[in-house]
Amino acid sequence: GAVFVQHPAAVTPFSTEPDGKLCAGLIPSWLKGSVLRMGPGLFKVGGEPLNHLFDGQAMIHKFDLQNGGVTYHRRFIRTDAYVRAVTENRVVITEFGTAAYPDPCRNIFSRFFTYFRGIEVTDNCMVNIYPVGEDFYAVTETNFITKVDPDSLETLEKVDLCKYLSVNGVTAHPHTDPDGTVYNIGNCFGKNMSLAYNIVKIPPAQEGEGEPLEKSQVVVQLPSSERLKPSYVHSFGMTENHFVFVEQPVKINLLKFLSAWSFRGATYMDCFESNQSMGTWFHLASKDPAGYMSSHKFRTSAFNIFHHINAYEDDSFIVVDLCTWKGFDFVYNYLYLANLKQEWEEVKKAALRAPQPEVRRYVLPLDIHKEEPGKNLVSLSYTTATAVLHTDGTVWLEPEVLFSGPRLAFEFPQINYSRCSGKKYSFAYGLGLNHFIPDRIVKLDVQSRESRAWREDGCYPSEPLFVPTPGARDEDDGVLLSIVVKPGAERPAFLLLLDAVELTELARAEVDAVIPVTLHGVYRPATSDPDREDP
Ligand SMILES: CCCCCCCCCCCCCCCC(=O)OC/C=C(C)/C=C/C=C(C)/C=C/C1=C(C)CCCC1(C)C
Ligand SMILES: [Fe+2]
Repeated sequence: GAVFVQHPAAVTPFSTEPDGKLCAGLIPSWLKGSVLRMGPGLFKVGGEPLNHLFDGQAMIHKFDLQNGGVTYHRRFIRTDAYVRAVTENRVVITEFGTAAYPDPCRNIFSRFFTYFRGIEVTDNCMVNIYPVGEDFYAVTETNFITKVDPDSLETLEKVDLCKYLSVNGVTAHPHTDPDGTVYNIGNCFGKNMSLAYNIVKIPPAQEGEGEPLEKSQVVVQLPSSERLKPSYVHSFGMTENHFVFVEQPVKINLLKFLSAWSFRGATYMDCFESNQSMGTWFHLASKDPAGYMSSHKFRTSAFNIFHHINAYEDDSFIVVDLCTWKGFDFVYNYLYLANLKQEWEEVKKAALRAPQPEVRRYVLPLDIHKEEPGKNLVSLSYTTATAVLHTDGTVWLEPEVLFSGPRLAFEFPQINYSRCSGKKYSFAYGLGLNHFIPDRIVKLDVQSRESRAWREDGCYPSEPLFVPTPGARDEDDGVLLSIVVKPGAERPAFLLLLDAVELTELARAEVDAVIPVTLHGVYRPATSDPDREDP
């Protein structure tokens, strides 16, 4: 039967201040809209647990804010991966770290032919949700994206990007121009196994022009550092005039990928490996279709990169702020559920072995030709990041550290996107991961390097979404919205509203339901459209 949970969320008129006193909570009257978030929601199929944090079946969560009230709705997305798992009571489509379970009704020969037919790529869109024109898509990182109704949360359509674009998948973190143009990046395994990272562009919706996706095209092709081994890409940077792609030493071994699927028990996780010698490469390309692709070889030491915070141009430099994890060992190796669910002492031990997090600023000079080798080319007054031209023609980058704490990550970053994306900015907001456990919301001033945090005992927040106050003058004039889980509490989860200036609590809307982890999402302002049904 249908799994549709609708929880009226009681808005508690209380919030706890640091001194423990209770005070009235207040949801700003201008805050009318929905928080839409994605995450894994089903962690067991056919009695068997799923292995990895990214394996659970996609669940969409919605908090509607209106007239000071809040309601919570959620639903499983009817992906092929979900529908087939619940109908056949087994994992039918291999997930990130859990292999499909063989069909017990087939004999060994028909099983062989099933595998031989090829790869059945997952459509488990549990990572993010974003708008394209008027539509909303729930996504993972494969070629399948799923159109959903952001009001009813119904699943509308499975879309195969390969029908429109030459890509094997795209990231769950597109960029959007103010006119609605959407950009994204993905791996492309071309003919003869030639490899590239393709940057794609989806034009804004235009009346009578049909689906924006039908008009999408590849605008830039960036080469891969290694044949048969593209790097894993989770996000990219975009300034006013440039794309920034960071090629990390975490590689997808395509031969493993193509052969792994003929072996029982193989997963996407088995296709990754680390390149221990390449370090990390930065690529720059112009957004202008007639523009250039920088031929400079920007290099630095090895790190994992999942999330770009922001990138911008200043003078003749590109400033790139990143959430990094030092070293080439793949961070996803540490995100198996069995490890994350261990006792705290064990979780801590595992985090000691894993790459260490650091927020870093890299600065790439655009004018390089006339400079002498050995000299720092970065002349921006406010950063200690350096770029030095070596005699072999490479430009070696050293970062400035913007935030660092022992096993404390500033991750799942957000900014005042509509105002600051691609521009010089001051504030980043993020989820604080303490030995991989999300236990605080952090605001980072990337200019002063100061940070402050919201924390509460027994509370585990998620990525904080920034919503600006209408007509705001200051960059941080707005609120942060985060789903917080509080295991064991009478109401075990709440939507938290923080003042983005001070990171103080404005209000919380508690729900009497256990809410599983969510990864990414968007705030969708209410439209004045009279046809839009009120929740
Ligand atoms: C919010 C609570 C977090 C709890 C702890 C988290 C700690 C995390 C620290 C690391 C930083 C965070 C990174 C998060 C990234 C994320 O959300 O990742 C989800 C990514 C997924 C599900 C990727 C799926 C990719 C697939 C299925 C790719 C498939 C492919 C290949 C591997 C090669 C061939 C092409 C193809 C089919 C696209
Ligand atoms: Fe992400």
